[in-house]
Amino acid sequence: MTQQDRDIVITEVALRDGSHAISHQYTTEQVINVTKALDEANVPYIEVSHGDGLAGSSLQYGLSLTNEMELIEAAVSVCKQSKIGVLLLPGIGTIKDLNEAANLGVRMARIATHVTEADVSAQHIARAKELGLVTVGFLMMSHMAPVKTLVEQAKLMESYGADTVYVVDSAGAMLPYQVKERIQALKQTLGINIGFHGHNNLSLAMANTLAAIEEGATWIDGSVRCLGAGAGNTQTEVLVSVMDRLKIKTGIDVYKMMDLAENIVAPILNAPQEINRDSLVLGYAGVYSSFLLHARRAAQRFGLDSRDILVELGERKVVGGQEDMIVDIAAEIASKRSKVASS
Ligand SMILES: C[C@H](O)CC(=O)C(=O)O
Ligand SMILES: [Mn+2]
Repeated sequence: MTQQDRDIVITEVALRDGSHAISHQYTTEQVINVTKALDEANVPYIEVSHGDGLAGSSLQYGLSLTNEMELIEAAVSVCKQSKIGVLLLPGIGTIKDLNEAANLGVRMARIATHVTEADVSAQHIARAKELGLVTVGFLMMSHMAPVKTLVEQAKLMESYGADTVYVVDSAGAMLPYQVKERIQALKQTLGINIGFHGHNNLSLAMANTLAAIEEGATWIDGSVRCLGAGAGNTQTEVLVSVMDRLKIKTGIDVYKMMDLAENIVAPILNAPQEINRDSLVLGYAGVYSSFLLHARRAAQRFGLDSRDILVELGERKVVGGQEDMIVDIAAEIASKRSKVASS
């Protein structure tokens, strides 16, 4: 099946975004089993990296159980038709990491920046193009910028050579009308593909994805069994089912996706992916979904309610990469409270 036989191109992100939800503890065996099944289901792109992208394994973001290059190599080795992609956040990952991933047979690079910082992606996008990779610009926390700014930043990524630019609802905070106005504006201005990546914290990932597709987005992310940060992403097997009902061709075998979700991915989860009070607050307060487990750990350490930390993170407009602020804020809240208690 060629790309022309698909109306939308789905990238499966459970082996990257889902890494946040399992504290980056993927084993090579899990990655092989999931990748093989995704390949058999004919998923076009599968993203494999640390949750925070290449070289994310660190005390700040969370140490990976397995070196991501080993996971990438294993995933590439079992693909007959799917292509493996990687995520790279400039400053966390470097050109060297991109080169290494490309040498292992990766076919797509997604270069992610905060929605107002696209200019830091220029050399990574240029290098990905030189390496012959499908190259994607990934504008995180898209809800934080007005439409005009988002368009300007997306244009920068297009000018650097990106084949596709994504609206990324990292916080799962966007409402369908906001998705629509953003995709509409990008469609009117850019000459490249538009993508959408949602999170389900407000139970709107599917509605937002449909809104994006209605406005012309053709590159869409999903995570099987919702295995992504926060409450997870648009659930891939559900997305494929909905697309089948709408007669929008994904090229993906829906029964194979359902079986993979049930038999291979569900056992990987520590707990079912659901919207609980913490993940709901991510969407409600507009907080980066990857902060969830960090905030829970900080809450436990300082004897706080994690929602108080998350709300404060949202008020201070803390963005991806500023994970150190989570502990700072928790310590500050705890210290203020102990002062009040002892006065
Ligand atoms: C590094 C983040 O997890 C990227 C992402 O998937 C998002 O912003 O959402
Ligand atoms: Mn995400």
